[in-house]
Amino acid sequence: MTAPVEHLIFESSADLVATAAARFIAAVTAAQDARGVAAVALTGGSNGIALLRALAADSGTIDWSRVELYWGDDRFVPADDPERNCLQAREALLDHVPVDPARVHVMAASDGDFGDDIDAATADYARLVGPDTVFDLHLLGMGGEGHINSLFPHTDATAEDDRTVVAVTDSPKPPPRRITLTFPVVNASREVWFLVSGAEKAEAVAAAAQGASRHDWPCAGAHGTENTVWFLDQAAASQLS
Ligand SMILES: O=C(O)[C@H](O)[C@@H](O)[C@H](O)[C@H](O)COP(=O)(O)O
Repeated sequence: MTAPVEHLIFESSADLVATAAARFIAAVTAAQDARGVAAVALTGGSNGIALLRALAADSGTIDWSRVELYWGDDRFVPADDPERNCLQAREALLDHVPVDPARVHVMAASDGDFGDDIDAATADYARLVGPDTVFDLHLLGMGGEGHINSLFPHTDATAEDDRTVVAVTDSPKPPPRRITLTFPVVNASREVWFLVSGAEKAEAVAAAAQGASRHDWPCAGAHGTENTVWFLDQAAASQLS
């Protein structure tokens, strides 16, 4: 049986984020009730970070000490570069809630433990996120050309069917060097949620709904094993039939 795909359409990105935050609390709490610890892959992007800010203001029943946090991708730049997704997440949420630092799994920065060696940094994350990794929830932002994580159209990373984590050294969107999770691990997640707003995303949203090839529109290839939810504002949903 195919897992359901929901399209939730909101008047504004603020409404989208408020509902995603409420559902995040419910999903994480349910995962903790079922399995003790919830495993979540975070995303960057405006809505992804706004969601974290909303959770910093009110995270309901979440026991943050029992949440394992990972990232879907990050930029391979110095640790203090504001482009780092994990730095943005730290400022938006992690500095404000009692997470267990041992359960916050950032991707290495270009001045971190592996220095400028992106392959070693990637291999390190692959030891953590392997073929048996199952996230309870994988959050995704999306670019106008349909990229998710650092999986861009017609790239090797998007074609990857075996490795769970790969290095990207020629990202079409700067900065060029990134580390990203791939489809095998994204699609092993119980729930995959897209947080998408803006008219420039509408064509990609519609392509995914029509079952496009993931090589053309990477967003079309991401599905949870239990549920896939598209949180959309009206502009992003405007080309859905
Ligand atoms: O790695 C990147 O270059 C960006 O973080 C990118 O992947 C972002 O998440 C999406 O483009 C959605 O971003 P917005 O929600 O801000 O449009």
